[in-house]
Amino acid sequence: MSAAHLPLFWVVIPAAGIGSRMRADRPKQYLQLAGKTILEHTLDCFLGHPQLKGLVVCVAGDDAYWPDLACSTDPRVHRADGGSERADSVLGGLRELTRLGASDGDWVLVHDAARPNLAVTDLNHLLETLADDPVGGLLAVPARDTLKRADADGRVQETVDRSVIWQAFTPQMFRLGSLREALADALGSGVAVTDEASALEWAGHHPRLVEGRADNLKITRPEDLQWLEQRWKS
Ligand SMILES: Nc1ccn([C@@H]2O[C@H](COP(=O)(O)OP(=O)(O)OP(=O)(O)O)[C@@H](O)[C@H]2O)c(=O)n1
Ligand SMILES: C[C@](O)(CO)[C@H](O)COP(=O)(O)O
Repeated sequence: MSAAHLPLFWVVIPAAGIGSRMRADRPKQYLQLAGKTILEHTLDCFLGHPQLKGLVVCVAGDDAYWPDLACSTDPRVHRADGGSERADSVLGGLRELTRLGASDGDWVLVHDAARPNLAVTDLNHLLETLADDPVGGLLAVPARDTLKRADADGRVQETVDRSVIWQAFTPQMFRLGSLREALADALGSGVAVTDEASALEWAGHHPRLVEGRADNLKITRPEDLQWLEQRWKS
């Protein structure tokens, strides 16, 4: 099915983390998966989309790996300096989009470099669902397991009602101006922002949850990469 009916969009890829939980010899976004780096797989999903306007990759100032990737010379791909936290990196990427001439009313999708298994069907479902949404939203997965709230000692305090609990994934899709300002305001107020939606929530909005595939996982620990390697081999 053609994608021409879907909205045009920009992308920001936070890729400036060190991957400490991965315990690898390099930042996890540069680990190999099926012959390419995790970051290259992540970018491929967007670089192959006809509605992409441009893409900013936020990398650490001392990142020596990025210039070696072929995609770093793609004219649609731009580099921005990452920051100390993921949210700082994202804000730097949003400000770079504005510098590049993106309009405040343009859609921007923020997607973790560490999520290389995003399905194009999920990307298109997100774009179609939110094309006319007044706020924006995110790919997410309803909780599947029984969930417990614990105390500091790891003792169960209660079983949470999982019918209203979702896991937030990425891409997260918002208008450039509202996301950039909400993120800047939240960070300026010392609010802990672990995803883009929480900045919009802090600003009083209610982003839409768009159900996606559970295998759009974030490569966080060694077993995550092992699982995906096996999955892609089969
Ligand atoms: N200062 C930071 C921290 C993280 N990220 C990016 O945000 C995404 C999700 O973060 P996470 O999975 O936590 O990556 P790391 O911070 O690298 O992992 P860790 O917490 O294990 O160090 C990753 O693509 C990571 O590169 C970023 O751009 N800037
Ligand atoms: C943005 C995110 O992937 C949504 O689940 C998550 O918040 C990133 O958290 P991290 O600790 O920076 O990996």
